[in-house]
Amino acid sequence: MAEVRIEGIARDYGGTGNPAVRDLTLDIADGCVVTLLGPSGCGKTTTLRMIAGLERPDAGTIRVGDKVVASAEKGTFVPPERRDIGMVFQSYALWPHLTVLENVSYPLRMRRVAKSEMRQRSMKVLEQVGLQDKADSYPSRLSGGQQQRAAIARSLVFDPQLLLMDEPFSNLDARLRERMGEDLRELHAKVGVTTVYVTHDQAEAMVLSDEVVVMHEGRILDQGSPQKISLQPATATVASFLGYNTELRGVVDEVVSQSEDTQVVRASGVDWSGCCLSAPDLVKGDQITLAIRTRVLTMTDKPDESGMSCGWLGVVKARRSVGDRDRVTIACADTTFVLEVDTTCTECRVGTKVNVRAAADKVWAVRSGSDLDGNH
Ligand SMILES: Nc1ncnc2c1ncn2[C@@H]1O[C@H](COP(=O)(O)OP(=O)(O)OP(=O)(O)O)[C@@H](O)[C@H]1O
Repeated sequence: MAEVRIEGIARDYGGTGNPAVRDLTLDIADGCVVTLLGPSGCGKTTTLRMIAGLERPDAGTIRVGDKVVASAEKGTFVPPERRDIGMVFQSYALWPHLTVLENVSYPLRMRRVAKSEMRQRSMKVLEQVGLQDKADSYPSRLSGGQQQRAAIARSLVFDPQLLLMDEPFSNLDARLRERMGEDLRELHAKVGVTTVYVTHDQAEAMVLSDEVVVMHEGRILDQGSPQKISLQPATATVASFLGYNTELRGVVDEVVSQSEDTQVVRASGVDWSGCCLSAPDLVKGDQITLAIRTRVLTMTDKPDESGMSCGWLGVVKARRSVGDRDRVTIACADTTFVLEVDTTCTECRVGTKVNVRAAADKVWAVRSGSDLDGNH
């Protein structure tokens, strides 16, 4: 196992001036699962390939444990086969003419490990991924999930100091993907290998990771525990990628209360005022973008007695049945919210004026324009 330290790496394929990865700095603690999360093309795979040694950084340094494996400035470059790194990709890449056991043993054979030890270590790791019964089967006899387990076993059999995984479950159906994610977490608890995982699927990232790193256009925009990333995204781009509504803008009128990593502020916008919501370290006059998860909103006629909520007056624009619930589209201030309601909801008729509200601790605001800060 090893920690990984990445300092200021960049990669510009073909020197276009529009790098796939730019000035990226990241520390990965020993024994952690860190996920690079972001939309297609944001530079996740390029980052992983640079750690693996499949791509040379144009700038910066990568350390695995206490060894510098790449330094553009010093001209250091350790080839992949000498980095002691296990890799699992989307395609299972098993040899079709070898049995599962032979596939899994392959890295040990390359390292000239004695036959009896090779078998014992391969069987142990096959057991860890739950494939001991398939040792003598050929890959074509295995399901997609089983093939990927065999690929994971092969990547772990030589006790690598680091495991890299690039969308390993994206060829599997959604249900199986979820189970594989949970199984991987369990496997990690047994094996403990430092793991860097790449995905564009936020649910997968949240289940698997000790830490999530959100990338956008080759940079890191946010970094933290799954809980921190989901509840307190650092920028509007991160919030929008995570499925928040980020269309309402406003300004901080007053800081109401403060605690360690969050505060409650009163804010207003063009068509709304007096909203209390949670925010990071902001002061009066700061421009903000609201990050709202529609599921925290409710419709209500009652006045807000606590004064500690935020809400907007809206009009029901559309209503549509989605099985046992109805979906209503409500135009509020500068945005529309789509809420799911009970089919019996009487105030949800098209044209009705409604109040949409959430408690102050359920709505998060970020400083407008914070995406321009880039890596932080
Ligand atoms: N070998 C290459 N040559 C030229 N450009 C490349 C190469 N590989 C990736 N790119 C470009 O670099 C950018 C980042 O790609 P990368 O594959 O790292 O992103 P990603 O976040 O992993 O995306 P995806 O989830 O689609 O794999 C993209 O614009 C891509 O087109």
